[in-house]
Amino acid sequence: MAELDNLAARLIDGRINGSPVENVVDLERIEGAVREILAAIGEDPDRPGLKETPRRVARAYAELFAGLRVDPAEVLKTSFDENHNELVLVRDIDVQSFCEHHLLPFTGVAHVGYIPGVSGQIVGLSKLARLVEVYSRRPQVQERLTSQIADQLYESLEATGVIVVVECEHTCMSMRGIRKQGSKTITSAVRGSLQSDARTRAEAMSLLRGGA
Ligand SMILES: Nc1nc2c(ncn2[C@@H]2O[C@H](COP(=O)(O)OP(=O)(O)OP(=O)(O)O)[C@@H](O)[C@H]2O)c(=O)[nH]1
Ligand SMILES: [Zn+2]
Repeated sequence: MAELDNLAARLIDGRINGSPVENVVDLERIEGAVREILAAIGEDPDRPGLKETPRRVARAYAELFAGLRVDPAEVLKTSFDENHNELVLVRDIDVQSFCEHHLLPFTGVAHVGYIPGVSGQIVGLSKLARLVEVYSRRPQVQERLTSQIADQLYESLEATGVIVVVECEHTCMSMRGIRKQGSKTITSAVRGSLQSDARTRAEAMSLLRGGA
C-alpha cells in the first residue's frame, strides 16, 4: 500500500498511475464486512444473486475511496510559468463524494478559481478537476472538501487568491432521514486576495455564476 503514498492521481479513469486501484486496498477485509452487513440486514449472502456482491462492493469501494491513497500535492506538481496574473476559473466540475456520516453519496459541482502568485505559475486545467477528484474520493463533509481544495491550491501554487464553491445534493438527506429531495448545499472557501478584496471576490462570484 505504501507504494501509493506519493503517486499522482489518475482517479478519473479509476486508475492511479496506471494501476487499478483495487490492487492497493484490502479487498478481502471489505468483502468480509459486506457479508456481515448482508447477514445483519436479514439477507442470505450465499444466495446466487448476492454471492458475488461482497467482491463487487469491495472493488467499488477501492475505486470510490481511492483518494485516501493519493497525495494531493502531487496532482499540482506540474506547473507552467506563463506570467498570467489574473483569475483562472473552471466551472461545473463534476463532484461525486460520500458523506462520512452515513457513507451515502453526495453529488453536484465544484467551481474552482485562482489568481496566480507573483511568479505567474499556472497549472493545467485538468489538474483542478483532479484535485477535486482526490478530495472527493474519500469519506467527506462538504465543508471540508471545499476548504481542502482551496488550501491545497493556495499552498501548492503560492496563489494570490483562491475561490472554491461547491454545490451538492446529499442522498443522506433525500433517500433517508428527513427525505427532502432537491435541496442543494452550497459551501465556499476563499483565500488570499479573494478573501480580503470584496471587489475581486464579487467579480469571481459573478463569473462562476455564469456571468461574463
Ligand atoms: N455539515 C454537514 N453535515 C452533513 C454533511 N453530510 C451529511 N451531514 C449531516 O450529518 C448529520 C449527522 O447527524 P446525526 O444526528 O449524527 O445523524 P442522523 O441521526 O442520521 O441524522 P439525520 O440525517 O438528521 O437523520 C446530519 O444532519 C446530516 O445531514 C456535510 O457534508 N456537511
Ligand atoms: Zn450523511
